[in-house]
Amino acid sequence: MSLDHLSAEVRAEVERTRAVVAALHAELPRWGLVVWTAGNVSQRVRVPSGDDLLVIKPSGVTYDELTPEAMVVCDLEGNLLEGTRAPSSDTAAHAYVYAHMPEVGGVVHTHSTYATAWAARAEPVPCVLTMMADEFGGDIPIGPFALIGDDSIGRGIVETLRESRSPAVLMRNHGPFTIGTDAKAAVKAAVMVEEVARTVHISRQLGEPLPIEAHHVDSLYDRYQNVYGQGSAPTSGITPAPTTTSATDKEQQR
Ligand SMILES: O=C(CO)[C@@H](O)[C@H](O)COP(=O)(O)O
Repeated sequence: MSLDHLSAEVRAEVERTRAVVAALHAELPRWGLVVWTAGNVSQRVRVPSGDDLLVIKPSGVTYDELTPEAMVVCDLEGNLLEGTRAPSSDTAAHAYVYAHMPEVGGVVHTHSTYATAWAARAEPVPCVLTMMADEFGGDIPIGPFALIGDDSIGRGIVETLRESRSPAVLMRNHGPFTIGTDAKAAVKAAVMVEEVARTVHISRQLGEPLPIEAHHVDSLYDRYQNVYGQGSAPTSGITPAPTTTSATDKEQQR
């Protein structure tokens, strides 16, 4: 397969995305989110026909080798379209997310230590920090156990995140998957999920962390997502689905 049938504009966008995704892979070891080759970043390439593509790293290649040319290009069924090496083993999961969440433009997976420790216990990280309310809009949820290789992980991610404002899900016994409007936003969510998982873990060593009232969670989330920064901060930017139950709604239902 090749991308020859695509327009020059789309092929140029693929080249630009290769550079973005390669550079963002270097952020994973820089922020201490991965060991060896254990994590991956992808970004969607929108194609006018609707047959979008994704750019992701090849499987099992060390981070210092991940140049733009080393990236591979797949369709949203996970088929390799361009590249000489096997795509990341999590490609099917990334592809499923793009296929079922059109608003998502970037996906990241790591096995970062503290977030994965919560995933191993299948315990959501409770929203006890303003930083969590800002970025995640509530607890960081747990997704189901799923084996690698087919779309089970992708289904678990989508089912879990559709019920939440969080751009991060901790897949049970596995680790965090994060989403964003682009790969940079998803990398930011991966950095934040590890940070808050670590802080809440440490806090629990000291005693029981105090929850934040639901209306304060809503207020913090709204400010951070819509007002914070210079207007282009890489918040997740994902608009929650209408079915999402806000923290205030949940509080009122009690
Ligand atoms: O969980 C797994 C494999 O068990 C993966 O997340 C790897 O840790 C990274 O795989 P590649 O992206 O290098 O295929």
